[in-house]
Amino acid sequence: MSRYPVLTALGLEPPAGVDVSYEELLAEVLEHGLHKGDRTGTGTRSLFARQLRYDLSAGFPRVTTKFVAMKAVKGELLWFLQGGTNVRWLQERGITIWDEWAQPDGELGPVYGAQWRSWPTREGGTIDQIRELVTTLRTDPDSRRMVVSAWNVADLDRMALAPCHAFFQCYVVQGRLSLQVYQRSADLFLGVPFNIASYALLTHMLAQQTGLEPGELVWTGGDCHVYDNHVDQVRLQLARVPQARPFPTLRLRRAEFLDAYTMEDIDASTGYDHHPAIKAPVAV
Ligand SMILES: Nc1nc(=O)c2c([nH]1)NC[C@@H]1CN(c3ccc(C(=O)N[C@@H](CCC(=O)O)C(=O)O)cc3)CN21
Ligand SMILES: O=c1ccn([C@H]2C[C@H](O)[C@@H](COP(=O)(O)O)O2)c(=O)[nH]1
Repeated sequence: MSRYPVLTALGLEPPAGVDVSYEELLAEVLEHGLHKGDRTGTGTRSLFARQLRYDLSAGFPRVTTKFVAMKAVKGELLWFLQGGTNVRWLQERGITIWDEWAQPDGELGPVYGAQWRSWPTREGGTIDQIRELVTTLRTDPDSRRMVVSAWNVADLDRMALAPCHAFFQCYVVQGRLSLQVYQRSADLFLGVPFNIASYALLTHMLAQQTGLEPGELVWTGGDCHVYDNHVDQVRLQLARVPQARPFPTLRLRRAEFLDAYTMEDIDASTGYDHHPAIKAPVAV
């Protein structure tokens, strides 16, 4: 059987050696997803529990069937890693992807950055999950407890949006660092290309900080949906699969710690041979 059965059934065969597993999932949800209402009132086609896997030594998974705005991906990840929860920092860098959810003062509440770097304890202190993760990767890489969670149940009602990529785990074997992320809710057209690139970049950074080689990125999605007002855009993107191109490579300049990387340290443009951007409205 083809590696891409849904695309194949649609007559959309990719060139040999080109990874279109993301596009296969888009096609599967478009063709076989069930109609489901959602919080935003937009309406979706949806399937539950799917997985994508990327060998990070084979290229950087920046989708090529449309332009993926790496500036926003980089900025958002650096903002998380620095503990940011206010959109002003992003806006100062020309990134607007979180604007719709912010308070007038720019605040989003205790979202990813707060939970990753300063998860509140019962005693009034905080836990730096990222610092602890790097320490464990260096000192006890066989550990099966290398988990970072943004899903702080007690804080959910103070967050502008409950975490979508709620939880990730690292795994080391034979000097290679792999990472699996659990995304409970996945906007396949707008959010997921960002999320895949973001966690691929995080895996590369963690590997660089700990002297490991990047292994595999495993993306696990819960409610995997295509919004009803993204269907035309998805059809346009899938029509490009027969001309899909290989992934680019990442260049990453080393920084002192995960929160010290700058935008200029990260470049995923080498060999990024992509199709044009496709605009779509974001469901708020
Ligand atoms: N419905 C929904 N989908 C999401 O993906 C999402 C949310 N809400 N809420 C929180 C964040 C914000 N995210 C977003 C928001 C907007 C874009 C977006 O509009 N992307 C455009 C261009 C972005 C740019 O150039 O800066 C794209 O074409 O990818 C992407 C991710 C991801 N998340
Ligand atoms: O990084 C992200 C953040 C958000 N999303 C999407 C997934 C859903 O379409 C919405 C969130 O709505 P909920 O009702 O809270 O599930 O945002 C994403 O794909 N990636």
